[in-house]
Amino acid sequence: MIGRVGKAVRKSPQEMTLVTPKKYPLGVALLLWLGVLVGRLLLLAGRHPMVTFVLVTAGALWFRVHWSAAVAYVAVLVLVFSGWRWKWPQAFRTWVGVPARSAWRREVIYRRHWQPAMVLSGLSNDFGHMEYLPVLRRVISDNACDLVRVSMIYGQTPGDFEAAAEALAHVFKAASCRVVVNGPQELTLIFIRRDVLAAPIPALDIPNPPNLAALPIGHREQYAPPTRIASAKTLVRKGLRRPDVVEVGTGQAGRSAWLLRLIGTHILITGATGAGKGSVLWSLIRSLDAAIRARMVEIWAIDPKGGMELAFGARMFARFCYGSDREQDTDKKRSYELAYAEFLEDAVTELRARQERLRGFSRLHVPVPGDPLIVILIDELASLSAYIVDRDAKTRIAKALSLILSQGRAVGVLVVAAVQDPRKETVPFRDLFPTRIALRLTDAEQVDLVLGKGARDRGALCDLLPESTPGVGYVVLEGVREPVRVRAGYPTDADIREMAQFHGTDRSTVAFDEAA
Ligand SMILES: Nc1ncnc2c1ncn2[C@@H]1O[C@H](COP(=O)(O)OP(=O)(O)OP(=O)(O)O)[C@@H](O)[C@H]1O
Repeated sequence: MIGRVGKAVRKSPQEMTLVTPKKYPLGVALLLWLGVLVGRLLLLAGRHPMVTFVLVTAGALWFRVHWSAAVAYVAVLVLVFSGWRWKWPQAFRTWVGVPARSAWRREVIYRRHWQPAMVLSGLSNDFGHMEYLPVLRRVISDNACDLVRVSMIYGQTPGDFEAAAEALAHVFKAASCRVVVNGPQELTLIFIRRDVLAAPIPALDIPNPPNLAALPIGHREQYAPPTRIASAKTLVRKGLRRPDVVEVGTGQAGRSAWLLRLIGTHILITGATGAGKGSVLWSLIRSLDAAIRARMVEIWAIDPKGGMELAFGARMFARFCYGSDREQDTDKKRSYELAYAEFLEDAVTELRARQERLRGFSRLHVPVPGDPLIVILIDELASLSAYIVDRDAKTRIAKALSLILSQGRAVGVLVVAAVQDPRKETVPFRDLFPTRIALRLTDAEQVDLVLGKGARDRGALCDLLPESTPGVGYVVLEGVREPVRVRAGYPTDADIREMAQFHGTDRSTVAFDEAA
């Protein structure tokens, strides 16, 4: 389908074959202009039958009865709608607020500026003497964003819109613009006017029982049902509304729960210093609280930053090992590193034992009380790879880690690691982590290293995330082409202490300072 012709433009005097007002006498040109105006008004009236009905009725009362009848009629309507809004705000938003706002913004913001916006952003194309524009279809406006459905013209790809997204955001005065592909030749431009993840999210409720395939970590942006946009009315009518998703069109910010799969995967959390990696780690630990108590999950934690990040919740860990990567005394540093190696080799021993046990019986370990899922939690992975000084420890750690990362998923020995610098020189095992989370990063190239090729072009602007919103990042979700923006909940030190106090102390903690 070819996009609608926006306007025939003159390319050069010789090429111009299309009608221009100059060729007509003034009277005919005026008549033509009037015809177009009336046509547009009729189209507008047809698009908004309710508004047309109210205006026509008020006009009829004014001219046929008395002006006071028209004023009374409008006053009654205002009263009825105010009452509706006061008593049933959600229904009012769905049936009146959002449709009215959508219609207004479609006509006043988008239709009015559509042609110059498309032309100047390089999204129009010439064919013959005609200029073709992408077609503006439906607009749904919420208080946080506008979803603008667009049909592309022949030869266009979503990449063209992604390249123009920043320019479009400026044209339509939005904070940012995302591109979501709906299907062949059709996409949705999401113009975000208000950041729904701007405010910190307090620690989430502890799920009990937890679903290890969908652990609540925080919130994610969700501006539309995954495949197509539909108004709240349509969703209600078709019974499509999902209770866990707040769709655009309900008048509330478009966000839903950010659920993370743990079982069957390894997770890498990347982010510059202060990006909020700790909050992702602690939100994950918090979501596992009930499973740890039920002895279905064991956390083996390594904190090479002197225990600063994880020591608060040491009671929750089956094994806890900490050391300081800033240690000046080389012998002491070596002893830490050898202990990390031993720690990981113990996990390998467990992995081997499980392989023996499960061989021929099952291809996937199912955690049960007493035969738990082992989660190896590493706060700064680079301290176990790039920053190691002891050669022997380095080789042993690399061997153990690559073995766990390549064979651990099936037998329930998983790694969850945080790292500041995601480059291969720092984390040679990066590609062995199937699940990756990118928080604020220091430069644009790092985004594709973490989330995969083209992720930044598709909207994962991790390098542009402000320092003022720690815990915000992007993830790539199964079946969703565009990276999704997320924010982790923030368990405070008090939340962590409160959670940890109910756990036992029968763990093995290697406190190197004491050992030394
Ligand atoms: N999800 C969040 N919501 C709100 N504030 C947060 C969140 N996560 C972290 N913060 C704030 O940001 C600060 C830095 O966070 P955090 O220590 O987790 O960063 P980090 O990525 O682990 O940094 P580093 O690598 O230097 O340890 C925290 O002290 C906290 O005040």
